Amino acid sequence: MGEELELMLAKIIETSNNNITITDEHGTIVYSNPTHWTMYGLEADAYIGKSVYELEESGVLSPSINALVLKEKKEVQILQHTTSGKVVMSTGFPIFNKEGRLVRVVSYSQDQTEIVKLQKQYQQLQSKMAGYQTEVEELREKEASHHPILFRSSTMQHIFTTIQRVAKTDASILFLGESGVGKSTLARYIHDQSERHKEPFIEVNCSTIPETLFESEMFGYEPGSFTGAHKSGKQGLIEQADQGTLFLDEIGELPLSIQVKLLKVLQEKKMMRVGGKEERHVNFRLITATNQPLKKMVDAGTFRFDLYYRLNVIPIRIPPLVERPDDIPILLQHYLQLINDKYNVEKKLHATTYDLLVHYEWPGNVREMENLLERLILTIEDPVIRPEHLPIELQKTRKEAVEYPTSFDANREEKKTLKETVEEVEIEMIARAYQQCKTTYEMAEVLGVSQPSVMYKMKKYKDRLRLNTT
Ligand SMILES: Nc1ncnc2c1ncn2[C@@H]1O[C@H](COP(=O)(O)OP(=O)(O)OP(=O)(O)O)[C@@H](O)[C@H]1O
Repeated sequence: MGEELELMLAKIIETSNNNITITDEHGTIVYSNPTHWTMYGLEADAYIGKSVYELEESGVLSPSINALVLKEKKEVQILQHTTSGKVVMSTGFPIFNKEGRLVRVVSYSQDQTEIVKLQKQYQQLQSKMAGYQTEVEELREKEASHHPILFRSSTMQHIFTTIQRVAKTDASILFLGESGVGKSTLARYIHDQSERHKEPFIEVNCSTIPETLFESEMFGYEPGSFTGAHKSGKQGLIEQADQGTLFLDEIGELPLSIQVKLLKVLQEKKMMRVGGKEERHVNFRLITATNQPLKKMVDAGTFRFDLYYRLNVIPIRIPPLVERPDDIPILLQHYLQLINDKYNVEKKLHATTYDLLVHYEWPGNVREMENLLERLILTIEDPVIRPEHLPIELQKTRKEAVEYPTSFDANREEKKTLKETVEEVEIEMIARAYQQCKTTYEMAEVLGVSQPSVMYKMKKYKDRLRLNTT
């Protein structure tokens, strides 16, 4: 039986996927399967009869798991980094005889290099996933807001990141920027993302309130406080915004007399209605916006400097569209679709019209774009909006648009043949038409060519057309 057992053990050790080493109480190897010693960077050899202490001393094993078990007299597990760059997990345990004397140490080692590598890759994937997760959440938040906030430019991405960071705080925000750039939309977005989103969002356009009515509108009034006042009195806009957000648009139009009162409310978080005797506590987050140079108004004495510094905690300038042309295509597509849906029509932009719109400076920014598209969709009978349908100021950009399409680099052009240039223009126009059309027939209409011609060109350029088919 003893011999049989030994043969069995020898077979098990030999065929095992692990490197198994058995030593006696002196550290001399009595059994081993040297095939696996390659993981230590050693040629397969007979190690039986060698001392683990000697192997340790010569640097073959550093440290030797069996030597460690002999020292500790208990199970030991270690991770070894071998000279050949492998990572080996070794486990060793002692075997005691009936008298409790340690007689053998058995150890088995497994090459973990691949597992460690996979683990690292897994961790990298996980951190990538976390990044994507954040991106998805950002997109969801963007969509969940009242109006989607669309952009492609890095400038707006930067602003959007800042807005998301400050939305959850109570800090006052001052939006600066031309009319129609999206200040009100972003103010509303901040409210929707804040802890106050279930409370009111009160938007006040300071330029539309006559100076004489400002105080009663903002602070409300008690019954019978002035002629023409409502009998039961009235809650002012500040009180309405209690617990929520007060958004004062066109803050530069706030009369000086109201500026003083607003500053007091901001400092004391208390206010009094017109004709009232008791102060009321108010708690609101303030967001303001202006297209006026507020700092210059402070210097000129038409805006209080102390109020300016209160409002200017986080100033955010929204650049006009002319400074972020990368945002124009996505906004055009969005509003074209939105207005088409609103009027249940399917108007398309002729490729040149699209070019002209992309090159236009949009002095009235996104609002102007929205209004123009709505007007065009409602007033043009043709299914395709052609360049001649555009207002004259837009047609002025026509020459440049045709001569210098967006993707062209004037310097590069010189080195190109006419054929190459024509092909580039064709590719660009086909790609744009593809984006806004559902069928090749519609594309033909937009491009002003026949449908077979569209099919032919799409086939011809199929490798160079980067069509977004998702
Ligand atoms: N990034 C954007 N994505 C989608 N729509 C936008 C974007 N920016 C602005 N808009 C739209 O443009 C229109 C004008 O925006 P908004 O009223 O927010 O501009 P504003 O800067 O507050 O203008 P004003 O100073 O005249 O009040 C709105 O219909 C708004 O939804």
